[in-house]
Amino acid sequence: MDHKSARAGTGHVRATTDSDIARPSKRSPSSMIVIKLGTSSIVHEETHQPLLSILSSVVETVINLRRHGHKVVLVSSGAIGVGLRTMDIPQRPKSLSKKQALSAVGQGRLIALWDNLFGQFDQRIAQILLTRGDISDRTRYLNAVNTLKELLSMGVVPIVNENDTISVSEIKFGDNDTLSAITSSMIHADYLFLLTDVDGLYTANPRKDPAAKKIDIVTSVADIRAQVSTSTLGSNLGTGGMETKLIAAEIATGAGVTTIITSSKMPSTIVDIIDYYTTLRLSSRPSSGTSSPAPKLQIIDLEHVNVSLNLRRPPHTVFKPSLVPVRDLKAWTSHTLYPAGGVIIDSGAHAVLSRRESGGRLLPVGVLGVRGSFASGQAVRVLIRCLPEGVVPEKSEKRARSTGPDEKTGHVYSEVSLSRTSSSSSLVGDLESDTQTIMDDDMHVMHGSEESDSWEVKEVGRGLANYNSAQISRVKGLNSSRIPQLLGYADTEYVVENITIRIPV
Ligand SMILES: Nc1ncnc2c1ncn2[C@@H]1O[C@H](COP(=O)(O)OP(=O)(O)O)[C@@H](O)[C@H]1O
Ligand SMILES: N[C@@H](CCC(=O)OP(=O)(O)O)C(=O)O
Repeated sequence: MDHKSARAGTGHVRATTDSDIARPSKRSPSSMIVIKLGTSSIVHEETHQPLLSILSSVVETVINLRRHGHKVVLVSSGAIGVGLRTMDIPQRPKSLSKKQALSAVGQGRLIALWDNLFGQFDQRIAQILLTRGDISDRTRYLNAVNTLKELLSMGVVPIVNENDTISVSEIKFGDNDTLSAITSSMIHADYLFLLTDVDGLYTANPRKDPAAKKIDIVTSVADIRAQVSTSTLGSNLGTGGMETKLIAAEIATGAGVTTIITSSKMPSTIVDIIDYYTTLRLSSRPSSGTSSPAPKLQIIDLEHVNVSLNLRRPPHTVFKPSLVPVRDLKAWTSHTLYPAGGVIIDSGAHAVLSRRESGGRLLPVGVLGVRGSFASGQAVRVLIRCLPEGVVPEKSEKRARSTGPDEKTGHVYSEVSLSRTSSSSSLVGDLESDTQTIMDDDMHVMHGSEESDSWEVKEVGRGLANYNSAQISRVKGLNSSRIPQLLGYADTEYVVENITIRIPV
């Protein structure tokens, strides 16, 4: 589609315009739309009875969108919720095996319900149950993409859920917000709609704080985090509350998908929102016969455009998609794969990798150390060192590196000492200890192990390793010309490729 190639762009940065919002019907006849429906919109919070009016309206909306030429994928939660009612269990259980069993009971009924409702319109559906493990292998991932695309081209509505019954922590998405974001990235969707029981992102949980204000437009998920509170959960049945929706928005907008949070109470709002952005975009185009370019409107000025047009703004929060989307292999590496270990880079490498022209490739000279063990081809975290609060280095990173890596022990930092500004206790930061077990997927700041408060490392991105952990450890800090000599071969001069830096310098 023309707007997609424009967004992929030539690499130069331009002002954000309303055209950065995905373009539906009028200009691009077929938009790719992913709609995610949370448990709170599928079953009643207390009785667990299916919310038939919402489900029917979602079906009518999907049928309507399809009539207008759009392609739609539904990500439907609710298996556990439906299972609770089927088995007459009052509370969502805590134990994993019970939740898995309930999901197995509920998923069949849930998909039967969707099939029944869509069947009223002779609309065919397909059930797709995924785990992160299923798509961690590149070939299986591409198969899943192909199947989704094939179903869409056959006019089928795929209905996706996590395969809870076999999901354990290492292979699970954990919540359907993340799954819907990865799904929308897989199929290069134009829109991701996160339908829930509130009509957008608020400054705080509106269930708890009546003074909370709705946020209409988010241009940076990272920035908005500092301005909102998402720490409290919503319904008894939902997973993750607003926090997982922000994570999903970050993944999806990074892949170029306009992400919208809105209420499931009136699913037809989806059509209103698409029309709203279509009209805003069209209104900013030059009138025919004019040679002047379209005005470069900041997204923040959208409401001003709307003031002159006098359009009703349907209630929602929109997250602006990235101007330079991360897609395909890089998106897969960053969000889909479970990282097997980590590579610690120096500040120079971090600065270079933060620039797009770097191509996302890391030379061994920028590597300070390795965490965990991984094989060539596996996904790794890209980590930077950071000092715990109140600790200052006695020697600089440069000095430490000038000691060179000890090829026997692999310890680079054995001579670096740290001291606390508040106390004189000297701590030895040994980044290479085999005893470090820090790879908890949910932790973004990790501690060294020998002295739990000596060094911290922080994840700034992810990439694919070209060599295994032991090999990278051997060549770290060195010029890539040393690779053949030290490893006996050199497939490539880069130790990690396809790096996406999520936290730039
Ligand atoms: N800052 C916030 N803005 C809006 N909702 C919030 C916020 N913080 C927490 N929430 C809660 O998040 C809930 C939606 O998440 P969740 O219950 O997981 O829904 P779903 O089942 O639809 O995924 C809302 O009901 C609301 O109570
Ligand atoms: N896969 C689970 C839903 C997990 C989930 O993320 O739920 P929700 O936060 O309600 O979207 C189920 O079908 O019950």
